[in-house]
Amino acid sequence: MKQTSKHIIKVSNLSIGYTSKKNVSTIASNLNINLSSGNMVCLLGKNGIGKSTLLRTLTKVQPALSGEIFINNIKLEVLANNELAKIVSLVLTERLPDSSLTVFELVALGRQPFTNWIGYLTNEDMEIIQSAFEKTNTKHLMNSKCYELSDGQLQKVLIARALAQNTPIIVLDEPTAHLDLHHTINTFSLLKNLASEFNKTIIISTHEANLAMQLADELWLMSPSKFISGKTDDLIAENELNQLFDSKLISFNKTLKQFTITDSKLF
Ligand SMILES: Nc1ncnc2c1ncn2[C@@H]1O[C@H](COP(=O)(O)OP(=O)(O)OP(=O)(O)O)[C@@H](O)[C@H]1O
Repeated sequence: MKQTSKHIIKVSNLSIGYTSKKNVSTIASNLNINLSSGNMVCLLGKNGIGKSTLLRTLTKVQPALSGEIFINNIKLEVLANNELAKIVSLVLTERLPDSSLTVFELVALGRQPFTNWIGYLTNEDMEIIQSAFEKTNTKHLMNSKCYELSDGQLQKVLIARALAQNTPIIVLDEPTAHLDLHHTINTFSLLKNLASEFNKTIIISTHEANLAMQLADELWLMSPSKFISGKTDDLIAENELNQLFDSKLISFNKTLKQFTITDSKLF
């Protein structure tokens, strides 16, 4: 079913969660999103609030409990997986199972939705792969085995694979979970650049709330009481950041645009 809209992602009245034989466990409901392309979004919320569940639902890894999701104006339910793979790439943080794939082979796998059944790479595929290595500054790792990479290197290589997939939307679940401050900022800057320079729509779940404040065009905020999406500056102006954490411990400082400790006398 088609619905014409300028939004690359449109979500209406979505409920997310898990169903088993015995019961339905709703993790969050009444989720509404209108996202335009070329934006970097940070999805924020406490541990266990449902960020991964939402990202998995938006990428069709698991079904929605109810509500509607449109990607590029197409209802997610009717998008075949190989068509979805041409629109959305997903970057997860889990370490890869030990395999003897080289970095080049892993990144080249990003072309799978576009190659024929024997996976023959055309000149155009090779150019896209080269460009993915260049944008992520990982060309020097091309011949390494994946199991030889550090967490930070692997993270960049996984982003390179998503770039090789050349989708307008890239979804990343906690991409900087194992990285130091330098590599965290480096990864966020790369993702921001992909959005602003190359018009990619980047959706990142993260616990780097203060970095998100500085870099995200949009925020999706998950708290037990509600889900809210919108432009970072609008949400700051509307005092929406205060609901994210326990206010006895963490407050949002509007002037600094940062989360700070509420009462330093606590320590
Ligand atoms: N396969 C599953 N079946 C049932 N419940 C699940 C399943 N996976 C996750 N959950 C539950 O869904 C809730 C949300 O989990 P989710 O992983 O989406 O949170 P999160 O916000 O990504 O957390 P974190 O920041 O700790 O990674 C949790 O209560 C979790 O226990």
